[in-house]
Amino acid sequence: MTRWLAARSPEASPTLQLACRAQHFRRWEIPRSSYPMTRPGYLTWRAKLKSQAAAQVAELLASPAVDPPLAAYDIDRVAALVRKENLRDDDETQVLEDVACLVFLDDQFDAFESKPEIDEDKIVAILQKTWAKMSPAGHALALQMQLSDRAQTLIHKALGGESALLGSVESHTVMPESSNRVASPSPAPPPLSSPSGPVKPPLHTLISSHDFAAAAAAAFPAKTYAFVSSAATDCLTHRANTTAYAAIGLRPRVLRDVSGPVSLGTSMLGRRVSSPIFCSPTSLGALVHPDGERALGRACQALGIAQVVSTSASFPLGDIVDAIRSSSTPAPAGSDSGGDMIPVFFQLYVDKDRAKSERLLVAAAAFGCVGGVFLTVDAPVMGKREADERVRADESVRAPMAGARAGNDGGGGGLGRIMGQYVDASVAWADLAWLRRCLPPGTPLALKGVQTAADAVRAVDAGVDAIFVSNHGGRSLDTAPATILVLLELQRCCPHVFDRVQVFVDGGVARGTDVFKALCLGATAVGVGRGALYGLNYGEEGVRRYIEILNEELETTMRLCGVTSLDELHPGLLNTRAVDHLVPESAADDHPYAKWRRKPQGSKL
Ligand SMILES: Cc1cc2nc3c(=O)[nH]c(=O)nc-3n(C[C@H](O)[C@H](O)[C@H](O)COP(=O)(O)O)c2cc1C
Repeated sequence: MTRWLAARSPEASPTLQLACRAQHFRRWEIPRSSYPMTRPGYLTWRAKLKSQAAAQVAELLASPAVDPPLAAYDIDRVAALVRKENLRDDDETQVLEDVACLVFLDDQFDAFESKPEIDEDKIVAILQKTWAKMSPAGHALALQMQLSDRAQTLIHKALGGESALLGSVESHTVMPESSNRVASPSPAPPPLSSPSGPVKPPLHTLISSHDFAAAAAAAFPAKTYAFVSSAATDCLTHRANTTAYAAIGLRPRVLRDVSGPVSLGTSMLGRRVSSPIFCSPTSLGALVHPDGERALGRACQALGIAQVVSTSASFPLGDIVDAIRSSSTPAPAGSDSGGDMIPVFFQLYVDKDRAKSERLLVAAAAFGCVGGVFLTVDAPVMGKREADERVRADESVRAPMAGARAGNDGGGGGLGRIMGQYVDASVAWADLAWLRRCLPPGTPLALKGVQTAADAVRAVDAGVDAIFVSNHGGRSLDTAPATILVLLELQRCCPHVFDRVQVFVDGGVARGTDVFKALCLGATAVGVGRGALYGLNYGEEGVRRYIEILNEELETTMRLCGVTSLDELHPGLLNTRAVDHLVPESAADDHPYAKWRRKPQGSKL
């Protein structure tokens, strides 16, 4: 169960992990024979198993032997998952069901189907029911399993005529055993089908960012999904980015005539854009779609929103700019582009060979459409992303501007770690002067990855034009603060920053309400990283739909909060009490009460 859970949901929450392991808790206490061997008897037996396991597990988790104790709501959550409540509407319950079905197919199916009392019709019916309970992501994993010939035949029979259910068998295997060992890739699995494309629901059926994430989980090749979805070590910051948004409440105002149009237009570093949502820089876009950042660029252009192009993009900046320029779709009115191209921003990782970075910046300036440079400061070395390490990399993958290539070594196949080796970890505050000299005068400079009030103040004093609050989507340093909490820290400890520079933020933004909350706390614009890549799963059109959904949700949130203009947003529209205790009270570089300092080496203490 644990291995299949890691394959199905590498970032499963602790409660889901517990529920997964506890699912069949003391199952032997209620043998199947204690209920009639009929369908009603079977269903009653199964219901009894679930409720008994949930009750026993909850009792065990609440016992004083569990130290530190678990919160009551976590215990309730584990019990609800074990009871498989809300299978269709609760993503985590669905993951649990998928894992149970995958274990059945992988580990128990052959023995089960060879029992004399189980005839072929019966096993085919069981397979059909199993399949119906699984999500598209579960189907994708099942279709990539290495199954016995007999199992394959029966599955073909069970799914016969339902070709829409049969997904692609990618040229990789995602057996969880093999995913733990990079050095020995498993052979390609035998094809169960001859599909025409990956398992993907039609674009028009996706109506939320979560739908896009689920479609990506089902359709991306294992390595792509591991790379895009992964975060550092225990993924706590990655999750906190999202949960901190959820913990902040809204304080809607009513009877304010919100019938008029809502304008989302704003400006980023002096350039008009049609929405405060933009695409954060993400590397290796071609893993997701052959047109990678070029398709992203065309989508952003058509939407009138900003795209930040990564140094580690799959295409040189010139290719991306060409793709945008040759795109026929004019930028929308709200962007005030006057028919010109919306500027792209260039994200810089400083190369250990500084001359290479200098050449890149000169080339970027020569395109005449780069609206500013975002220096990434939260990844002097790459974070430890275990899901990415565990899946072998295709060594033909390249990042042309960085001159980086994928590889596999004793540590794994992590694309971030291996391809990020060109990044110069020696970059320090003093280097901002060097960077300024490399840029044409007047080019706006933003620092991406600011995570404390102390560094925000320092950045403003150093003369940057914008601060980008980011923790790399939780991919760098695990347990670093959720980004929306950093915005609160800035508001509490150095509010003057918001009057001096623009503040951008990203990390965990999945809903219009998240964007709204960040804007209320002083952000000028809000970036999406993984989300844009989940949209890119459907090419340019998918990115457009993804951003349009967020825009629509933001507009609805605004109206329901009684405002129709971004200028009307302010912190009073939020209730942050549930997280206020997590927000530092001072920008000082010390601890509020622990004043102890380590003694010099050699001292006895
Ligand atoms: C696949 C992937 C690649 C990324 N590559 C870069 C990069 O090259 N440069 C950079 O500054 N940030 C990079 N990031 C971080 C994003 O810019 C952004 O900060 C983060 O994804 C925001 O979190 P979210 O994914 O929850 O929206 C990357 C993120 C992802 C998911």
